Amino acid sequence: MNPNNVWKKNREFYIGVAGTVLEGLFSGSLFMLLYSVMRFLWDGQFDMNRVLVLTGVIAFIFLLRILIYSYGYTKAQIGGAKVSKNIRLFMGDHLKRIPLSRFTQGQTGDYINTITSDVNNYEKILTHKIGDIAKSFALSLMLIVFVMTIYFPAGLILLIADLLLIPGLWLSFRQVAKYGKEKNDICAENVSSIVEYVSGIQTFRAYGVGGLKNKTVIHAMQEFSRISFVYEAKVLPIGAGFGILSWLSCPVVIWTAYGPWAAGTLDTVSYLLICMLPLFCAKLANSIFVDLTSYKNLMISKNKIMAVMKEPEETGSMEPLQAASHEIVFDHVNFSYVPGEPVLKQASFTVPDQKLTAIVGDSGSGKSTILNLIAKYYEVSGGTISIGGRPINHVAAERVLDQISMVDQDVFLFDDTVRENIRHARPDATDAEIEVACREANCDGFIRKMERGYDTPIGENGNLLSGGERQRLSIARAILKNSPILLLDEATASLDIENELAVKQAIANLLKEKKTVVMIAHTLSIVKNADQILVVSDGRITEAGTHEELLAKDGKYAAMWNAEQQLSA
Ligand SMILES: Nc1ncnc2c1ncn2[C@@H]1O[C@H](COP(=O)(O)OP(=O)(O)OP(=O)(O)O)[C@@H](O)[C@H]1O
Repeated sequence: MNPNNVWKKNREFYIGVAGTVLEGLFSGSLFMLLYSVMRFLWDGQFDMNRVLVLTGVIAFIFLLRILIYSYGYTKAQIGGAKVSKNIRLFMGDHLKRIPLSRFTQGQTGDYINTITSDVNNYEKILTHKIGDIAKSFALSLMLIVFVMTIYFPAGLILLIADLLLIPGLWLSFRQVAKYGKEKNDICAENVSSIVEYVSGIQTFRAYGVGGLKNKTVIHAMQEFSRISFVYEAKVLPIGAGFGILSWLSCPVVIWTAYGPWAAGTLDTVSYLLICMLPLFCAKLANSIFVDLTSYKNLMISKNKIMAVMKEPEETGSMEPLQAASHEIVFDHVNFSYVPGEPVLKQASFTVPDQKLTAIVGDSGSGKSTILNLIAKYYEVSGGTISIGGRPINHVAAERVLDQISMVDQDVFLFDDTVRENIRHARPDATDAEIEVACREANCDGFIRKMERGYDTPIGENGNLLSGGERQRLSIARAILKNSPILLLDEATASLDIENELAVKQAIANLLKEKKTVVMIAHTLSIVKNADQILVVSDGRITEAGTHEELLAKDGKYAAMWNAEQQLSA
């Protein structure tokens, strides 16, 4: 979808605005009615017939206003909701293509805030603000012209009072641009800290830092209330100043029109009315001031949405990655998450097609980073990664991931049934295929023991399951996907013996099929039979070979092996 089309206002929106304006003009016409009543009264021509006609007209206008208002309001809501739906759909699609590195640079809160609160704000502009502003402007203009037809100088004073909106809004817009933007940024930080707090609630509680003791959340909240106060404190005096000046139009009109009334050139009824109308006009001008200031503030949200929409997407061909083999080659690959802090340094190695390559090394040496780069979660900073001889920097991440199944330590599960969670790996899989994959992954047993078997909901991020069960579901997904490349972060260390055995058996079943496997091993006994073992040390591949070759080398791998043997002895 073209981003420009996303903002396109629809028919419902225009009907909504037209309805609001029309309803406003009908409410203004009551002043004209009042004027003629006063005139009839003054001239002694007010009788029962006129009372009946008048009440009939008032009732009719009232009914018309209600009908127009309800119709316009409903249309505006529908129109606004349609636009915000399009924006959200576009953003959802766009976020899918934004490089993952952006999500790790503290942007998550910003994205959540933009897709929820900023889009809501923009919807508010469409459903309320534009209509209200147009209505107030149209009504003001109508009343000013009406007053001008009665006594021109009085209308001119009201017009000048309205023109004071220009400097008033200029001043308030400057403050909104400065503090409104800061307020919106702090709001995004607030969202980040709240998301972190809610997702980590278990850990926070375990360490007694929940509730009031969570400094990050408290700080974010305090910052938000501070900026909200500053924002109001900066904008309010300008609004108050404008309010005083616009209300001054009332005595000025009364004084100005007094002369002609005293001289008899302005009749009493007209004088009375033009003494009353400035009150209403000043109220309208103040509404315009408040609404336009809040419109400007809400437009910050539109700018934020546009900024996210403009964020560059991952490049690369969407053509399927058709490779004869699935040999993976790292050729002098450099990579850093944070500029200036290299994680992989000139890493070069080959993962042979349909063979098992294990990666071992110290914690933080860059093992998971290698898997992340093969899956194209991140772009390399230098060098090339190729699959089957094809450099993946020219291939879209989605197409690379088509070739890959990943089983890692952080299993993400959706708040859905067991069956649908597994089906994510291959949406067109039949129920029977899902069950076969689960049997292979050693999870059929525990699934069938659940209350509704495969149709049991597993809660948000699968929190109704144990760590080992989650791991096995993720292995079932990999088996179901049956892709030619398998990336595996072996993580059985935190599991109890029973779960560890079940997961190891599931992994063994997963490895039965001939695939190109890259496996991070935290215990060396599991990699003994690998076709190749890579030792990573401080972002470099320092050793490569089979178990026997590396033992013969008597280097880091041999030292790690000996240490593990002593521990298990
Ligand atoms: N998203 C990230 N942003 C910034 N730095 C990161 C990120 N992920 C990892 N790092 C850093 O990159 C380095 C390598 O991390 P990586 O996860 O690849 O190590 P590892 O060898 O897999 O460690 P472990 O065995 O403990 O899982 C570490 O210093 C880590 O702090």
